[in-house]
Amino acid sequence: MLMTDDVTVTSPDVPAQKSTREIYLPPARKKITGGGTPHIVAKEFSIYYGEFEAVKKVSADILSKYVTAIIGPSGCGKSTFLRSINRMNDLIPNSHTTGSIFFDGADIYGRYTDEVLLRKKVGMVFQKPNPFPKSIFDNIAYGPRLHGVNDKKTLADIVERSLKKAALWSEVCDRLDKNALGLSGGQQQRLCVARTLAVEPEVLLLDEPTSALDPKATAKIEDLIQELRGSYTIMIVTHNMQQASRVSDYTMFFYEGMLVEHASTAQLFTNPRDSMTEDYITGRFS
Ligand SMILES: Nc1ncnc2c1ncn2[C@@H]1O[C@H](COP(=O)(O)OP(=O)(O)OP(=O)(O)O)[C@@H](O)[C@H]1O
Repeated sequence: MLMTDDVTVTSPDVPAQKSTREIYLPPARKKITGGGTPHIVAKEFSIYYGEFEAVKKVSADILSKYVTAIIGPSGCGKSTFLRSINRMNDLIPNSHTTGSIFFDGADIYGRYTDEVLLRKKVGMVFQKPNPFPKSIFDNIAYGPRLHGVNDKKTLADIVERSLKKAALWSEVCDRLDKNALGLSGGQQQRLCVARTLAVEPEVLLLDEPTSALDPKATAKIEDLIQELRGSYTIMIVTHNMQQASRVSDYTMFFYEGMLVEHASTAQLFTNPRDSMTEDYITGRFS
């Protein structure tokens, strides 16, 4: 049976094994004020590549200012679903959607949706850090300039504020004119978060943001997610279930394009409703 509180001791000298419940028990988190309303709402939402239905009739409410993790085996549609929220899939020829998905009540795939504005409000950070081959300053100022901000002092303020929010300011404030490609992988990823924050998004989509990072850099990104939680609606795709349980309030489990279970992270990892979720989180398949 899943999640027993039993502790197995194999010999007097061997420390007790942790039960699955202990391993996945979410840590205490700061209380969120003013969040919890549906920010992104999917209704019978499907995404196709040609004839292939990669995401199947998903209905879900993603709550504002909380962190939602998306987990599931490789190829189950996690990234496809995430990318649909700021219409990154539009760039893939032959892809189309059915059903609906709303952001702040507006149909993301509606005829009048301005994709540039949508991507400003719904920022994305990818698996591999992808800074522009420009100075640290110009990386962060890029988005605001694109949206018409040219005043030097305003840009300098935005750069400082964004780097501070991304917990990178103290490490780079004396070399803002240096090429961002000279930063470490972990610093580059926080720079990418800062670049996204610079245009004041409401939602952050993180697609396996730590899979290319070492454990120390991973811990910094996880700490950063906790800092940003409560100010932004955050969705994170991760293969690492311990990471999902550490950083998220809610978890969605996908399997073969279907949303099998969507619940509070504590419930999903300690008392899943669906036997498939149980099998996945206990490692019976991957
Ligand atoms: N551009 C594409 N063209 C055709 N099929 C695609 C395309 N991108 C993804 N797919 C298919 O859609 C399905 C879902 O892929 P997706 O990348 O969303 O899964 P995932 O759960 O994020 O996988 P992983 O964990 O391996 O990144 C897979 O079967 C994949 O092969």
